[in-house]
Order: sequence, then C-alpha cells, then structure tokens
Amino acid sequence: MEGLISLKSSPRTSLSSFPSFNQPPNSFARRFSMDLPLRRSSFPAIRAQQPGTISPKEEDEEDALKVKEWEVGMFQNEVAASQGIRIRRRPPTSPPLHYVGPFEFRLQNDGNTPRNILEEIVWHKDTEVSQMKERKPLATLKKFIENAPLTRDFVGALKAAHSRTGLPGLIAEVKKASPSRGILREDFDPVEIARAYEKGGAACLSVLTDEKFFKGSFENLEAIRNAGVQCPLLCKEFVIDAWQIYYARIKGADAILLIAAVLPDLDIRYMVKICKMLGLAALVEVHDEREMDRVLGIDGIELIGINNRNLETFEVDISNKKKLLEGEHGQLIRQKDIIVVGESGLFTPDHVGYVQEAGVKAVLVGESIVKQSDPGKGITGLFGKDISL
Ligand SMILES: O=C(O)c1ccccc1NCC(=O)[C@H](O)[C@H](O)COP(=O)(O)O
Repeated sequence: MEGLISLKSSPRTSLSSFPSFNQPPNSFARRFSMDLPLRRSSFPAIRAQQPGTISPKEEDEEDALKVKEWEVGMFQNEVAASQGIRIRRRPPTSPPLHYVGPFEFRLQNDGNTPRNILEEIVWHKDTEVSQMKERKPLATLKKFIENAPLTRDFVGALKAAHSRTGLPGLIAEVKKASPSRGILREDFDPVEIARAYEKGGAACLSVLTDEKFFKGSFENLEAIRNAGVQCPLLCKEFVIDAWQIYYARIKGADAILLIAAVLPDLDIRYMVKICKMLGLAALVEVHDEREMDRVLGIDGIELIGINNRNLETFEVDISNKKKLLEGEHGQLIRQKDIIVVGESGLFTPDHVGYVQEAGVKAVLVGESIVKQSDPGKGITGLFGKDISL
C-alpha cells in the first residue's frame, strides 16, 4: 500500500556510499579474507594479546560455496532471508518524490518503509555509517589503531567474576533511553554511572553508542574509558559494517555486539575474525533456535548472548533462554566452552536464579539497575546480595 509521508526531502546520498547495494555482497568476504593476514601483521601489539587465532583458510570450502551463491546472482536480502533473517537492509534509494502544487511528498510502500523498530534502526545506521566513513575512512582508523592501548580481557573478566561469586558475571549497561521504555534516567552522567557499577561489583560494562534511538554516544564510551574505569567495555552498537568495529576499537571498546538477526553468517564469521585481529571480544546475540543453530555453526565464537527481548516486537520472555539452552544446543555450548550471556528484562534475584539455572554464566542488565538512584546499590538489589566483596 502506498502512503504519503514527510514533507521534508532528505539530502541525496550517492549510490557509492551504499556498498551493500552496488557491490556484489561477496566483496566483503573477499576483501577481508584477502586482507586478514596483512592487517594482523600490521598490529603486533594486538597480535601479542590474541596469538594465532585467525586462520583465513578455515572453512574455505564452505565460504567458497557461499561466495558461489552470490555469484549466481543472489542479493544480500535474499541470502539473508534464506538464513531466516527477517531484517532487510536499506533500499538504495529513498521513497520516490511526488509533487502536489508546491508540496513535496514521499511515496511509501512496504519495500521502502521499515517493518519494525530493528529494521528502522538498521536502515538509519546504514546512512549514519556511510556518512561517518566519508569523514573518517578506514585507512585513517587503522593508523590510530596501530598506537592504541591494548584491550582488556572481556571474557576473562566474566569468567573470573563467575568463579569468584558463584553467580553470573554482570555486564552492567550504561543506558539512558531505549525505544521500548523511553528515557530511563534524566540525570544521566555516564562516567558516574560506570563508576557506581564498578564499585557495585560489575565484571564488565556495556555502553550504548547509538544516538538516535538510545541517546548514547561514542563520546560516552571514550569518556568512561578515559576516566580510569577498569572494567572491560562492550560497545553496544548495531553493527552492519566492519568499519564500525575499527571505530569502536579506537573509542576504547574491549568487546562489540554482533546481532545474528541482522547479520548473515558470512558477515558474522569475518567480523568475528576482525574482532580477534583487533583484540576485541565479540558478543554474538541470538533470539531464537534458528539463530542459535547458525551461530553455533561458526567457529571461534566465545560469547553468545541470548536476548529475551524480541527486537521486532519488544516482548520480553525470560524463559527464552531455557528453551535455547536445552538439548543439543546446550551440549555444543559446553563442548565449545562458550559463555552464554542472558540479556534483557532481568529485575530480581529470582530472575537471575532462573537464567543461571538454565545455564547462563553472565547477564547483561540495563533498565533495572540504571534507574536506581545509586546504580551500584541497584546491583545488590538485582542479585539479592552484595557482589562487590
Ligand atoms: O531495549 C530496547 O528497547 C531495545 C529495542 C530494540 C533493540 C534493542 C533494544 N535493547 C538492547 C538490549 O539488548 C538491552 O539494552 C540490554 O539487553 C539490556 O536490557 P534491559 O536490562 O532490559 O534494559
């Protein structure tokens, strides 16, 4: 159905700034599979932290098959859909314009309008990242990374917290707002909140960097890192392009989120390799069994987040974890020594107990602790005891 929306015309962006639409999608994989050894050797400091973790030869055959799929003419959305990914990438052009007298309308239809909030976020991110890449090309980022300080051990911090307390290691989220809840905290001082979380016993912190939908920023991430906070930091972004991983690294991240509902398998596989190369941990997030299957088929994954929030409808169901950790999935996770992170909608010690029982070794929590006047004390409330000791 066509509809008329906004009178404003958005600035035209050239097609060349949408690589995913005017390049064969396999170019991402090819570019990175060819680049990996070079990049690795150009960051000796980082390599020292994560030795011998990348082997571009691994799974070559399977990759070749996937690349073949692209070559026979499948486009990005089609390949994504074949993997059960419902989130489409932004179409290359804005809705067409229609003129009525002096007014300018955009003609909306299903193909050029996001179907849900996650798709809207991803489409907006596409424009945002294109613009940021023009201002700060990858080559410039790489120069900064050569002199960047080493990253902190995100996975190690979670494991240490779990063995110290016997409870899931906490990734405490610095979150000002969200599309589902609006503003969570008016007096939002990211550094103060990060310090309170650290004091309250958080193992790691998650910092939202999306501005439009979560009122976060990369400045917040950088400020927390520069304020002397010791906890490893997760950059909570909607990654659609490897450029964002480099950018996060420069801004002080130790880990980054990759969302399986958004990224096809091949992208996840190469992004995980890029993370390793840059010394970052990758938290790969899933919502359902299909995504869990896909992610468990990718080598080198150390952290899987199970999000209880359906990012298309906002519904939260904490029993989601239990379902995804039963049977073969659970077995594979244990075999591969993967840490499972329970994400979203955790408010009480009972919730934490329930997800721990299901098999998670870490939890990612925002709303319930960030809203407390003292977010550190919020942690004590969440676990039912002081975990800082
Ligand atoms: O939080 C949202 O409303 C949201 C909407 C769309 C995409 C992602 C969203 N949240 C990201 C998260 O994963 C949460 O911030 C994180 O798990 C913490 O959740 P909570 O403890 O419920 O704040």
